Amino acid sequence: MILVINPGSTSTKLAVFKGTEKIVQENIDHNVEALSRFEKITDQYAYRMEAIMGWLKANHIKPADLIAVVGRGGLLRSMPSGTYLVTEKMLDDLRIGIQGEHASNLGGIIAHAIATDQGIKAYIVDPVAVDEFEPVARISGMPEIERRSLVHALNIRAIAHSYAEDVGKKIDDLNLIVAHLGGGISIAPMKKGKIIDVNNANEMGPFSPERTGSLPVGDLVKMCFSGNYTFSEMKKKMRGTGGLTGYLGTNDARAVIERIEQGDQKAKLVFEAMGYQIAKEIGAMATVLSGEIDAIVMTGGVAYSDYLMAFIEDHVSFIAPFIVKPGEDEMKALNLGTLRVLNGEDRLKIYEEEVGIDG
Ligand SMILES: Nc1ncnc2c1ncn2[C@@H]1O[C@H](COP(=O)(O)OP(=O)(O)OP(=O)(O)O)[C@@H](O)[C@H]1O
Ligand SMILES: CCCC(=O)O
Repeated sequence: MILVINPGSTSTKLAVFKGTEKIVQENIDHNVEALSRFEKITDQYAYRMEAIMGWLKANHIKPADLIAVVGRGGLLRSMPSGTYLVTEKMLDDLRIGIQGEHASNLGGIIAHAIATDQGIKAYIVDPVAVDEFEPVARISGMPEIERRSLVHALNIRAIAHSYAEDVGKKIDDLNLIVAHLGGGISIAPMKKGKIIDVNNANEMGPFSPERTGSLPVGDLVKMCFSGNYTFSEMKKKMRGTGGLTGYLGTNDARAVIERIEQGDQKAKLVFEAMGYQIAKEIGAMATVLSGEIDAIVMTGGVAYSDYLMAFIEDHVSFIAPFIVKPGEDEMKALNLGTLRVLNGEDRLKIYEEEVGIDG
C-alpha cells in the first residue's frame, strides 16, 4: 500500500492506494485557531503528524504494511519534472522554505519521517517549482526581472500522461498545450514531455477565478505608487480577490454560470473575457511549439463548464484537436507518479543531482 499525504493551508488530504486502487481517502480539516498558534508552516509538523497517525489508526492501516509514502512537494528550488526521492538536502530546503513558505513544504517532510520509521522510501512528485524553461523563455524585457516557472505541474503532467495513454503513446512522443483551469490558471506548452514555458498563474497570463494574471503594466505601477494601497493589499488584489472575484464577487465559476443563465449580462461579459484571455494564451503557446501540436487539453475544475469550453474551442480548434479532461485528482496523480518509478516506467530523480547542489 502507498500512503499519499497532501497538506493544504487548512487541511491535510490523506489517501491510501493498493496499486492504482484507492482504498481510502479523507480530507482532515484543521482548526484554523490551532494552526494560527504556529509561527512557521514547519512548526505545524508535530500537530499534523499526530492527526495523520490518528487517521491511519482509525482506518486500521498499519504503517508496517506500507511500501512507500509520497508527499506533495513544496516550493523547492527550480527543478525538472518527475518523481523524486526525499533526500537530506531536499529536507533542508523544505524546512527553510527555499522559495517561500507553503503548506505543501510539509508533504515531503512528513512523508520522509513516516517512511524512515518503516525502513521504506519517501517521494515527492511534480511540485509547483518544476522549471523546464528554455533560456529564451526566461527573458522578461526588464533585466532586473526574470520570467519564472511556477506551475500546476502535478495535474498538468498527470493529464498529459492520461491523454497519451488514451492515444496509445508516451508523453515524450507528443507536443501538447495543457491548460489547467482552477482557482489559478496555468497554460503550458509541453514539448515531448517537458513544460518549456508557462504563464505563471500568480503573475501572468489570463485572469482566473481569483487572480488577475497579466495587467496593463503602466496602470499597475501607478496604482502601486498611489499611496492608496499597501504591498500586501496589492498582492491580495492580484492573487486572492482578482479575476472573477474582483468583477463578480465570487470565485465560484458555477455561481457565475447560474447568473449568466438568469440573464446577468455583466457575468456573461466577464466570464467570456476569461475565456477570451485563455484562448489568447493558448494561441501564444502554440507559437512556442511552432504550431506542431498534437492536442490542446483542458483540465481543472473550470473545465467542467461546457459553456466556457465551447467558447474557447471556437477560438482555438484551428490549432489542434481540442480535448476536455475536467477536474483534478492530486492524490491519484501523486500515487501514479510513485507507481511509475516503482514499476521502472520512469527514472527516479535525485534532487541534489537535478538542481546541481552538493548532497
Ligand atoms: N461543474 C463545474 N462547472 C464549472 N466550474 C466548476 C465546476 N466545478 C468546479 N468548478 C470551478 O472550478 C474552480 C476550482 O477549480 P479547482 O478545484 O481545479 O481549483 P483549486 O484546486 O481550488 O485551485 P488551483 O487549481 O489553483 O490549486 C472554481 O471556480 C469552481 O467554481
Ligand atoms: C503558481 C501555480 C501553483 C498554484 O497556484 O498553486
